[in-house]
Amino acid sequence: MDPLERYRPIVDDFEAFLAACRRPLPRAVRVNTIKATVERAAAVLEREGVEFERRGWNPQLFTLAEEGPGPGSTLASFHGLTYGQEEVSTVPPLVLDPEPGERVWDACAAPGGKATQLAALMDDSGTIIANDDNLGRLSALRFNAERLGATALAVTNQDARNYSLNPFGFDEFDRALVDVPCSCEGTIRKNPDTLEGWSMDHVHSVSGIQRDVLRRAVQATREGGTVVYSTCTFAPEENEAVVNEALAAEDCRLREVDIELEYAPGVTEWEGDEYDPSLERAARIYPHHNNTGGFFVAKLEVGA
Ligand SMILES: C[S@@+](CC[C@H](N)C(=O)[O-])C[C@H]1O[C@@H](n2cnc3c(N)ncnc32)[C@H](O)[C@@H]1O
Repeated sequence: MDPLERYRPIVDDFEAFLAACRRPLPRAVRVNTIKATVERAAAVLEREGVEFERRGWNPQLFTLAEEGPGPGSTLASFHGLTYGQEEVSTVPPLVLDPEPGERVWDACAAPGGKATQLAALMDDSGTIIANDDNLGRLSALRFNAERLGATALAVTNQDARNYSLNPFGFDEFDRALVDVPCSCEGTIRKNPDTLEGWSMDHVHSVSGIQRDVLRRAVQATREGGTVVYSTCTFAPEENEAVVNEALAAEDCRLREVDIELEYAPGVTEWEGDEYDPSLERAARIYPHHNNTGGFFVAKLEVGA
């Protein structure tokens, strides 16, 4: 059975959802505002003859025409004025909404699309600890940070489940981004093979890592600070169930996700399990809603 069939009971207009999942994903770039204004990046792309469209909900995003160079093959990309990033993957940093000068933990950061976006949102000031347990992927992150001129990033190579803050001389973060490894169902438009090898065993095993990383992030964030949890999958076992456990075990609560894209609320019941009713405040972004990939985003506030 197609694993996506599991979601027939919870996805609105399921046939439109399936049809959207089968269409190729529009290619997108984010303007790197550390190095260029939106107008300057647009002018450089136009001079190169690259056709693109602006996305109204996020002025820093352009979708590229189907024909023509890919997001990583333009001069604008080479010079770090733009970064090839799936449109929907720009949502979690926007929801985290960091301020310049803050201390931010990106728990699972490689290859660095969201970490460099955080740096841009913070005017490249403050400290962003970009952590990942995969050294090879961290090399890509370092390369991207250098190309984009993101100097506020400090890179660490730890298992986020038992992360130690001590090397940095501070005890807590103001904000944390928890963009965990997942079963990647929502990337099917970009990688049509992504569901090959899909199994419930994998969903359950990855959800164990997700739970531990999210709980560590809540513990490492100051009272009143914000944690954003995100995945690119539709599976409630990796989304609402993970956040539900953090809500039960840690001192935190859910806040509404505030973005201008259309989305469905998080589910509060799934295959006989019931979740905290506040999970309706999470966002399920489906491919048929905005012609994007799929994502899940939840925003938690730590403490009272
Ligand atoms: C969805 S990807 C992150 C994408 C990244 N946030 C970005 O925007 O470019 C998940 C990452 O989690 C990392 N990872 C998996 N298990 C981890 C763990 N226990 N601790 C830290 N990182 C982990 C993987 O190596 C992978 O790079």
